[in-house]
Amino acid sequence: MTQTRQAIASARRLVVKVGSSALTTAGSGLDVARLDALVDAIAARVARGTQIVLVSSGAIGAGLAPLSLAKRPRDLASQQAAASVGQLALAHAYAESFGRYSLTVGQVLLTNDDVVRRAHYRNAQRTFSRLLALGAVPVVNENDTVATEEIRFGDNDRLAALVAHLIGADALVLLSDVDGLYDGDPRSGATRRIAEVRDESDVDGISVGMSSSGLGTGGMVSKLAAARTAAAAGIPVLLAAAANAEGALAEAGVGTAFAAAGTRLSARRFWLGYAADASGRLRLDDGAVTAVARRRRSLLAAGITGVDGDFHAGDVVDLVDARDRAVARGVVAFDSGELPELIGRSSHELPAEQRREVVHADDLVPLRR
Ligand SMILES: Nc1ncnc2c1ncn2[C@@H]1O[C@H](COP(=O)(O)OP(=O)(O)O)[C@@H](O)[C@H]1O
Ligand SMILES: N[C@@H](CCC(=O)OP(=O)(O)O)C(=O)O
Repeated sequence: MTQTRQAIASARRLVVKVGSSALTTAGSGLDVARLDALVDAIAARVARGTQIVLVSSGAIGAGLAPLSLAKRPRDLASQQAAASVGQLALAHAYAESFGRYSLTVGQVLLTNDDVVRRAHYRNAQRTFSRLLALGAVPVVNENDTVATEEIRFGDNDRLAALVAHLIGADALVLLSDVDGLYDGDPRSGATRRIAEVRDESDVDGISVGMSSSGLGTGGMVSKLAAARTAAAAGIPVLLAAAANAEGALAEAGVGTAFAAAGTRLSARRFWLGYAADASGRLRLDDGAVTAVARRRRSLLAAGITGVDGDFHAGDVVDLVDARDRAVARGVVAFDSGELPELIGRSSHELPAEQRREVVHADDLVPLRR
């Protein structure tokens, strides 16, 4: 057994995330038998002394049948209506199911702001910590009924990774309808499961696709992003089938295990790189990409080829390469309106008052890709 799997199997504090496709079916809504099997596995782990926070999707899926909706609606208002009905069904089912083990559940519905804004973050931290101290199992979902398009997480894999950091979890377990990460979309023929992801080279070149069930939102793309986020926070991740929650939670011997990054980011740098919302983007030439992403240098105006968005000095921006891939994030030192006349120019060509880094190295976090 690898060190990563051992760390997951022996974690004292664990976030378990279960996806819509593992709990709901398009026609008939919430599948209580599958939910009970998941709860059996979680209760067994709690009985071993592990504190568990469950991040559960499935509100929208569970709300479809009661509202006579044949499939997941596309518009936000109908999704919110379905989530409103489905979240109640979901909470009720968890309370009943954990009740079989005399375990109490607490519902925590979060919006993006609760995790991204620092003051709200501490508030959420206190709630989780008290629920766990009192022996309850927090059941988390996005507060879909109030979240608008602009402020949504939209994907619970990311929410689970941020909650794992927030509660200081020792590991994150993502349970889905697929039993791990494959080297290509498993629907497209012969593909092989990747058992261990030690670093980025293990996932280089693999093709990841979207959800197959039409119920989940992010597909494998969002699971990989969540695994990177958790890894940056020093948290190992297991991706496994919800149908085998028992195997995943008891021994961590199944699925795909993602090793945590060697060096854990400080809370501020984690927030900057992975939690904060970006207000704009700076496009970088190849030299600047190497300087900021590999050499950890400050970003100078000379290496910027374009500016997108409307932002102020002090805001967080994405730094993207020529192919539009985010390579780093940082706090920008200029307003977006000031930058167009500075970019592409060397420092000695700039007026003295503007001769400073556009993003200082101390305010910049290279992203794991
Ligand atoms: N490389 C890949 N490895 C595994 N699954 C993949 C891959 N590419 C795409 N997928 C799809 O991603 C789906 C899981 O995502 P999703 O349905 O959003 O899950 P959940 O509802 O659990 O969040 C799988 O059922 C699978 O069809
Ligand atoms: N908050 C939404 C789920 C969003 C989501 O990320 O779904 P999934 O990809 O199934 O984990 C719901 O409860 O329906």
